[in-house]
Amino acid sequence: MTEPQLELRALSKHYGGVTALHDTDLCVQRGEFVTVLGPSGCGKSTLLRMLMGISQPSSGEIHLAGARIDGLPPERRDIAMVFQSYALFPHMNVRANLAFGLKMRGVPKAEQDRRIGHAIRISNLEPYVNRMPRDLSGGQQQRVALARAVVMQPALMLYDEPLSNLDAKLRESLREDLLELHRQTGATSLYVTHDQTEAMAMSDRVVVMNFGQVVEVGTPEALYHRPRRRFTATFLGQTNLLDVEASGESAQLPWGGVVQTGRPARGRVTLSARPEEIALCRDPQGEGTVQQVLFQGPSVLYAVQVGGLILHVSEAGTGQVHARGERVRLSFPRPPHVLDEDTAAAPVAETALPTLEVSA
Ligand SMILES: Nc1ncnc2c1ncn2[C@@H]1O[C@H](COP(=O)(O)OP(=O)(O)OP(=O)(O)O)[C@@H](O)[C@H]1O
Repeated sequence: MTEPQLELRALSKHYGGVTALHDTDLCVQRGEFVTVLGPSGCGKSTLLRMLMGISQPSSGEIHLAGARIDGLPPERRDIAMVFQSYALFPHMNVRANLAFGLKMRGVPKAEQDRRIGHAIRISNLEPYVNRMPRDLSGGQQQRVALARAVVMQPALMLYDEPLSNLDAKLRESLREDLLELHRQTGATSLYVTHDQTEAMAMSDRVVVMNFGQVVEVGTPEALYHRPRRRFTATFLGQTNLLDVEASGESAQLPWGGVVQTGRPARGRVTLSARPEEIALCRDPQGEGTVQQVLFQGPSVLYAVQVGGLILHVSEAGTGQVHARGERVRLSFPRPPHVLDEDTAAAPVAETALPTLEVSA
């Protein structure tokens, strides 16, 4: 394993009695795109501020490109940041915005021109080089902000929710632009967001955080299909959690019946079944009743009451098949995933979990 480009060692930040970040270890490899994902207040901004150097850690170390940097002032850290609010210099045109940091660093003029020319090309900003920020749309301003960070060729790119001020359509297209930019520059990137779709779509790895602690780290696919923690299962995408009694490779369902589990387990465990991993079949004798039908375009989401529970079941590409009030039988074509046993009782911010409103 090569030396990581960024390494956090037991990094903590306390504000009086509040622990904003607790004993955090993290390695980001050179060229990797890592997203820090968590709900409001989980410590994302605290982490970014310490990386930038505008806030000091209470304890722990930050290493970048082989050197310890937590004692250095912001201007001596080889880090560029892209902000949610773009933060362009309003009195400078696009080219001057891109040139500013390079001039401050004393980069020779010919090298400045080369880097700016390249950034403008790969960011598709040619038509706007002489425009002032106020004469650009939000999406264009954010592209300038990205290009301004890219020209610095920093050891680390930080992104603080850079797409959250844009409307949904633009967010998607800029997400692709940003990834293309990353592909072309290979910059080591730490991207902070509370948007799980963004985290899953963009990242090599996702760091899931809650209450100032790293809950779990993994590839989007691993975290989605094989989360270890209850919090990850619910924060990254939607899921149905079932507290069951397991024995070997099967478990007793709360409403009766038995289900195969993804791996052997014993005693009280929590199963996670994604809405698309449950199937419905019309059956007057079925254990479930369709309570709500939510058309979602490519799929239909059904809220099904079974016993005292509401489960969410998604069927893709079929249009609406089941009607409100219909009796259905539930099955699990793919064995539900068993969360780590120690996590059934783990402290998680239940209030912070995304819930789907269902009216009975
Ligand atoms: N200067 C401060 N003094 C006291 N507490 C603070 C201070 N700054 C942050 N906190 C607390 O630290 C915790 C983490 O805050 P932080 O701003 O890092 O969260 P966040 O994940 O960035 O949230 P958001 O997404 O809403 O910006 C919160 O409980 C917050 O109230």
